[in-house]
Amino acid sequence: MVQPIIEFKNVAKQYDDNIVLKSVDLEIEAGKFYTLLGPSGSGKTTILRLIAGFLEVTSGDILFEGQRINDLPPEKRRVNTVFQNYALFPNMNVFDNVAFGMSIKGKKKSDIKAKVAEMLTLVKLKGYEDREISELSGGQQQRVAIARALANDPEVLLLDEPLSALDYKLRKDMQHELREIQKRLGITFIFVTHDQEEALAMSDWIFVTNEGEIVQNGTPVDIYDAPINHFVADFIGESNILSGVMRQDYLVSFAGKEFENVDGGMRPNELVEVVLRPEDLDLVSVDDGKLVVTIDYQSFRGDYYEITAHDDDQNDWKIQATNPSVIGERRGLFFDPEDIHIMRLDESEEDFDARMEEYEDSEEDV
Ligand SMILES: Nc1ncnc2c1ncn2[C@@H]1O[C@H](COP(=O)(O)OP(=O)(O)OP(=O)(O)O)[C@@H](O)[C@H]1O
Repeated sequence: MVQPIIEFKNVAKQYDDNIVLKSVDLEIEAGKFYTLLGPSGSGKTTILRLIAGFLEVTSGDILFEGQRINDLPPEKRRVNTVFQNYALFPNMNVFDNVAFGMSIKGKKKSDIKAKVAEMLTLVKLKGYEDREISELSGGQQQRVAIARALANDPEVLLLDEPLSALDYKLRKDMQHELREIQKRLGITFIFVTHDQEEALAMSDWIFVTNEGEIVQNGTPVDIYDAPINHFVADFIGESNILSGVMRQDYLVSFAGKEFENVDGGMRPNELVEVVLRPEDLDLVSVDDGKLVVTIDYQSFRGDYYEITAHDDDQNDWKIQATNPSVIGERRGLFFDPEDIHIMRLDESEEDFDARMEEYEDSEEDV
């Protein structure tokens, strides 16, 4: 196993009695693009600031290449941060902003000049050396902030919601460019966002945070296709989440019917939640459907119609369809067994046993 560049071992952070991180374990491998993804207040920035050394842990250890760095000051850590508000020096021009870290370290003028030129080329701002910060657009300021952070040759670049101030188009372009820069330099990026689309598009690996914990981590495809619980299924992408019961392995009941599925390993009679993504659903004739739904609403989304419908069990469904529908019409709903994703509920053994006993009694009564 490769030695992680950064490790958290049971890291907790608390302000008075406010616990903002609960015993977080994580491993970051060198040379990859990681994203911390979660809602506001879930602890993403706290994790980043702990890595940077701007905050101290309440308990647990942070390791860098296997060495404990809990007490190492920020300037001695081989990491740099790009902040959400860029934090550029407004009274200095572009060159001096990018050169700042190297100047205070007393590097040779010729080396500084060469490095600034290299970094400005990397972020596509060659020729902007003499510009004042106030003369730059938001997107250009963002590039200067990235160049400044990279000029110090960090092994890990921390990016705290760096694209949140940019408009949609620019944001998309910058997502692509950041990914390219990371690949070209081959260093580790840890990117914070609450935008799931951005996380899916950019990352090699995602840590999903909620209420001070990492609730799931994996590749974007893992997390999208196999969310671990209701929170992740709901937060990442659009989902239909229904209550279900396992009848046996590979047979699940929801919306008043039984369906074959491919997620094994569940106990018979285990209560579960079932996830079906809108793009995995098709509207067909009533006879060909696995369920029958009534169309309630539709909105045109450019490349598809988002359709809302309900089944005869009164479950609401979101469906992505290529063709428009007629409101009030009854249609068949079709999906493949492999697109049904089953999630365990956190039911304790005791609760499960009690429910099973009740169930068996009721079976005997029949
Ligand atoms: N100095 C502080 N004192 C007390 N509580 C704090 C302090 N800093 C942060 N918190 C709390 O810690 C929790 C986690 O904050 P954090 O900034 O890590 O969340 P986040 O996921 O990055 O959210 P956002 O996307 O809004 O930046 C929040 O509830 C916040 O109020």
